[in-house]
Amino acid sequence: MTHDDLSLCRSLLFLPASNPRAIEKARTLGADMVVLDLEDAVKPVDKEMARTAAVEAAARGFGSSVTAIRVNSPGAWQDRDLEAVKGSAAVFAVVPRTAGRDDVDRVAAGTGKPVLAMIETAPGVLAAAGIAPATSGLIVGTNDLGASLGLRRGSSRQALTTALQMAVIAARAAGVAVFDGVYNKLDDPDGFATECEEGRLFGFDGKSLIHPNQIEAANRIFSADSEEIEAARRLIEAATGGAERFEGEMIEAMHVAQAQKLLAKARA
Ligand SMILES: CC(C)(COP(=O)(O)OP(=O)(O)OC[C@H]1O[C@@H](n2cnc3c(N)ncnc32)[C@H](O)[C@@H]1OP(=O)(O)O)[C@@H](O)C(=O)NCCC(=O)NCCSC(=O)C[C@H](O)C(=O)O
Ligand SMILES: [Mg+2]
Repeated sequence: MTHDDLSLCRSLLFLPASNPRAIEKARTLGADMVVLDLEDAVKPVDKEMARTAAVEAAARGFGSSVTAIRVNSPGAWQDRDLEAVKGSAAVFAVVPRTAGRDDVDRVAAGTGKPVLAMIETAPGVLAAAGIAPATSGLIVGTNDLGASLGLRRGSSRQALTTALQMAVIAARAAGVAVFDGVYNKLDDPDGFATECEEGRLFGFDGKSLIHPNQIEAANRIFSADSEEIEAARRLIEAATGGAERFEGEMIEAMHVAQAQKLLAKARA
């Protein structure tokens, strides 16, 4: 998966690069992307070991899942992360707590990899329009974002609506992919599915995940279903140009373009 087809990525499974069992398991799970985390999921005492493990894991690969490595924020850990990612087989570098374009440029220059930038602070949300063009995509970090906005842990997503929309708008304006944040409740499949549906309605291409039991639903919900595919086919066949009636609704050229895009994505 390259910069160009990143919008096909429906599931980004994060795992601590310090956890060998999770690394092994991720090889069998069918997430579209595996993000080996060197940042918040890794204890300070494990940072060096995690970096080495991430490089080794990327070298072995994750089958059909694309490999990304999330580096630490600027500082001594990040300096060593950049060097390691540069020599690794990871396809993407992920930048945490991106506050501005400089954060992306530093990681891109230090790793030589295309970058996914995490929007997870108030300054990051406000700078997203300037950050997105330097990236292959944006990932919203809803845990850090909630903390940055002063929300209580467990607050409803309603309080994040504007930030989520600003990330989607910034990514679309730059023509790059955009991914929703994680769902922390590990044993709540219904709540997780509802949040995936909401993310899709908001315009996200896919969702960040933290557990194997979230992959199937994310892959399903962020794919077009057979009903949508059939409706898109009918719309394209019926459209003759300009404003016209289609199955009780007005359609115009942009609806044809949307339907074509949906079919192209479904084919891919
Ligand atoms: C959250 C967890 C610590 C829960 O761990 P645990 O209770 O041990 O899980 P299970 O016992 O249910 O695990 C069952 C098996 O599945 C494997 N497993 C678990 N999680 C993963 C995973 N993410 N990838 C691959 N495999 C996984 C276990 O190893 C078990 O395997 P086995 O023993 O062989 O059967 C844990 O799920 C976890 O660490 N999740 C990822 C945490 C993480 O990466 N966090 C950083 C990103 S989240 C974030 O904060 C985004 C952003 O920055 C923000 O601010 O929002
Ligand atoms: Mg975070």
